[in-house]
Amino acid sequence: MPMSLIEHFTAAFHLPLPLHAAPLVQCLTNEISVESVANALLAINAKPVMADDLREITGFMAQSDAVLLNLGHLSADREASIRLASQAAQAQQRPVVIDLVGIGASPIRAQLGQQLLAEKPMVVKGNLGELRHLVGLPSQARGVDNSQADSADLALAGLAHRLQTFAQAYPHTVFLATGPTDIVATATTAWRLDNGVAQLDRFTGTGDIVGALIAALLGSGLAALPATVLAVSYFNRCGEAAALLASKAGLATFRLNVFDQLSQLGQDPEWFLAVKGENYGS
Ligand SMILES: Nc1ncnc2c1ncn2[C@@H]1O[C@H](COP(=O)(O)OP(=O)(O)O)[C@@H](O)[C@H]1O
Ligand SMILES: Cc1ncsc1CCOP(=O)(O)O
Ligand SMILES: [Mg+2]
Repeated sequence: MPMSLIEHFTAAFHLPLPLHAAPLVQCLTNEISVESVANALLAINAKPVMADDLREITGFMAQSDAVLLNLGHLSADREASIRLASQAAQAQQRPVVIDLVGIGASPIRAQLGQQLLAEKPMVVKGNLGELRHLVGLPSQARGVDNSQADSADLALAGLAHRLQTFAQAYPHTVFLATGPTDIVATATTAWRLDNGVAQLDRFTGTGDIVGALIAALLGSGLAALPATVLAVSYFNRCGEAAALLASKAGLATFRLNVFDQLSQLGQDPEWFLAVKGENYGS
């Protein structure tokens, strides 16, 4: 009988949240969600620093425990900073999370994302549409959001398989595709994760926040696969708890409840018992 998701990642699910040791996460991210990303990191007791000036990259890198490189709002200067941060992180052996925001809608982002892969990031993420683009699968996604068609079971299985094949060339990297169901894949395994609520697709920055949470967990010393599974599962369970609290309220209230839950849900020692998912091999 194959191990369940909770059994397989039990050590990660028992990691105290909010974190005891406050990892410093250097974030080169987009202006649309930068404040949400910073506050989500603080909510789990990580320490964000949003520093993307070319002259500061290596100095902050030396002080950081992990790095988030988010392609959501590029400029020539931002691209230069992201490239330098990726090289500096590799040189200083800092864990890196790349968020491939909008690569399906922009050849500039797609090319940059592809080139960043060569510097051995620990985690490369995006939504289903963005990761489908990365591995050469068609998608009806528009802009930076998912399309419904990409989350059908057959499409999910196809993406999981293609990501595992793609990952053969990147054995150091975990790939995460988010959506109504999430796919986590490496060169040797693939999992589907089935938590969360539809409202998580209704306020901007939720994928950006997941990328930051992964970086914080990497900075706490967790390996890439458990860090990715834990970050997505915890965030989505926060979304579920927030939806229960705001069943009649609007999206602004739901969003605030998600942030409340980020700092509170981990105090329930059994928060992870409702985590759902399975291995694609099983
Ligand atoms: N319809 C949905 N049902 C449940 N969870 C969702 C849904 N849409 C997104 N999520 C969750 O919200 C987070 C952000 O995912 P997504 O919206 O795909 O990223 P992005 O904001 O980058 O497009 C992920 O943890 C994902 O599992
Ligand atoms: C709307 C938008 N435009 C460029 S970045 C961004 C935010 C994207 O955040 P997420 O990928 O978490 O939805
Ligand atoms: Mg995104």
